[in-house]
Amino acid sequence: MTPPAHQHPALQVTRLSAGYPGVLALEDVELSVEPGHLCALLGANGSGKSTLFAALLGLRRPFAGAVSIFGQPPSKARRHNLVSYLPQLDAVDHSFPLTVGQLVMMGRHPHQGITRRVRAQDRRLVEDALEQVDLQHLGHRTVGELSGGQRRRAMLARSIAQQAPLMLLDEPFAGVDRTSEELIVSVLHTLRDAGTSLLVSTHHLDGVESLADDVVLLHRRVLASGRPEEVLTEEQLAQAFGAVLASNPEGSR
Ligand SMILES: Nc1ncnc2c1ncn2[C@@H]1O[C@H](COP(=O)(O)OP(=O)(O)OP(=O)(O)O)[C@@H](O)[C@H]1O
Repeated sequence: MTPPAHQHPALQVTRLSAGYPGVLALEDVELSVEPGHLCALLGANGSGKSTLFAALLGLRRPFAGAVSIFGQPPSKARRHNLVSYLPQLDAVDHSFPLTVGQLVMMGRHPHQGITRRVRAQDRRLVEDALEQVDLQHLGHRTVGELSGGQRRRAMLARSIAQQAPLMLLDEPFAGVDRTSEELIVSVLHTLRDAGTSLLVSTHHLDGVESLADDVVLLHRRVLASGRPEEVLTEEQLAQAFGAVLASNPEGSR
């Protein structure tokens, strides 16, 4: 389904509180991602980034507040393939004997209906996605045979093949080497420049300015949001990262 152009933000989160029994992981979170923008969600470990993604996808019911994806609630947005999701590294079991090509084809499932009939277009889009992440030569390998950076790129290719207009990426740079990181940044910029909206979580500080159009600084609440140069001030980063930053001023890579 093509999103209605410019009628709604790609993502709008309003006064969202969420968490677990006895844990308020997110409190009164407000954020939006404009169509065609790449927004970085920046926060230390435990700041609530993964909980936010779960709430955005409708996988964790909020205590309060609302999520809207191109004007739709999360469950409807997922049904209409308006949103894709790259989970955190440790949320994925790579011991399953799946080839890279099969993994990326999973991105096409929302387009294939219950019969999962693979059409020529699906194969072409899987090949395109593999090429974008420079894995076109590894489609027949099993995912378990890949390096950490290659696995992350294969997962990204799955999201790309899904062709959703909003992409949620939870720590796409975790566990990747510098070469894979540069490639992933370049792929994300190409997607953004083609009109895709992206929310990308990271706890890496360096490089955020050149990665993102907008930054949201999260620490249970939104501490700051806006253009990178407005948000990435020493004072605000100290609030979000506290001790981590003081002990490693170059960031937490
Ligand atoms: N299943 C759970 N049950 C109880 N508390 C949880 C659960 N998952 C996360 N939390 C708590 O919720 C808070 C936010 O965690 P969350 O995983 O969303 O943060 P994060 O920014 O994604 O961190 P990380 O990058 O380390 O995963 C933390 O205090 C965490 O301990």
